[in-house]
Amino acid sequence: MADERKKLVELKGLDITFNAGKSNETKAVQNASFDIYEGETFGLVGESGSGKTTIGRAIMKLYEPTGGQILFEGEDLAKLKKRNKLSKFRQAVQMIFQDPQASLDLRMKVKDIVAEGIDVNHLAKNDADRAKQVEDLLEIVGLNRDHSSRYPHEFSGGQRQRIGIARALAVQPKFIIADEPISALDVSIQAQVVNLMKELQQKQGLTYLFIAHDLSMVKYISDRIGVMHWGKMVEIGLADEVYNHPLHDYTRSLLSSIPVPDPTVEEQRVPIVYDPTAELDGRDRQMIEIAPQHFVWAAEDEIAMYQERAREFGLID
Ligand SMILES: Nc1ncnc2c1ncn2[C@@H]1O[C@H](COP(=O)(O)OP(=O)(O)OP(=O)(O)O)[C@@H](O)[C@H]1O
Repeated sequence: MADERKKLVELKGLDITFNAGKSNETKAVQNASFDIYEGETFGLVGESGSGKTTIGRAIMKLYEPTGGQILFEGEDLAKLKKRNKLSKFRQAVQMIFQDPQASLDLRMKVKDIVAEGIDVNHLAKNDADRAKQVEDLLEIVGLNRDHSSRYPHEFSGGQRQRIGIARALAVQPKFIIADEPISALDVSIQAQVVNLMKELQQKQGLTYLFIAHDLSMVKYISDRIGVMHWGKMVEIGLADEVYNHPLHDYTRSLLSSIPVPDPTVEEQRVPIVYDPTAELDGRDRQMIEIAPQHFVWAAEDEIAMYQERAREFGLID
């Protein structure tokens, strides 16, 4: 059955190479293809340097693709050149960063930080309207209206991330790229910020790309998950399915490295070691749909092995 959900973002064979042709050439993203549907959260996981941030920044149109395409609402970003279209795009796509301390200008008052996008896009009728919009936004993210005249250093890490979220929401975006938005926060605060993001998504119909290295947190917020390794997508599927029934060895190794709180289970946990050199055998690999909506980066003669795994998990007959 054809998937009838609307695709907001489409990556089609995206390549991003830095310093092409030089001795320090880095193929940060290689042949990545996936769609992000309107209203969903797509979680992107992988270890440091796997290319997650590069994908996020490419979707923000901060990097030009070396190869392939990125479509936003069906339009090729590379062809988006007219000023009014570009500014509409820049409004529609916002980013939330890992370290709220580093991403907020500490010399600016909260109201001016939050209103940055309002000012750039001329979204306030006058000063009073601007102040009201800022206060409403602070309330929406769970802060106090009269926090607007304070400075970022007067807030905790979790509150600063809420300021970052208010700043992103100020321009009424459709799509938010959250790059490790909770990694710098205390564990006790992480769930609060994730819950706020979920609540905002429901109320405002937002679509998220949620980037993280911690698969267990990504699983909680995501509808679907893409796993990256060395610039390549190796597995894509529904969040629960990728988490509970990983098919690719790299995903299995990521999951088996997460400690289990139950000491008896933890004692028996055998971490799976992934041998990345297996990928360097020169064989042609593609994303193959092994089970419905569950794709694995596989060579022709590996398909049967993945199908067998999927069968053992009860994903296919
Ligand atoms: N502007 C750049 N110029 C050159 N190389 C870059 C640039 N940005 C990223 N890279 C390289 O591209 C690769 C992918 O980096 P990227 O930041 O996308 O990974 P990541 O998965 O987001 O890692 P992290 O979790 O550490 O942010 C890395 O080898 C990185 O060093």
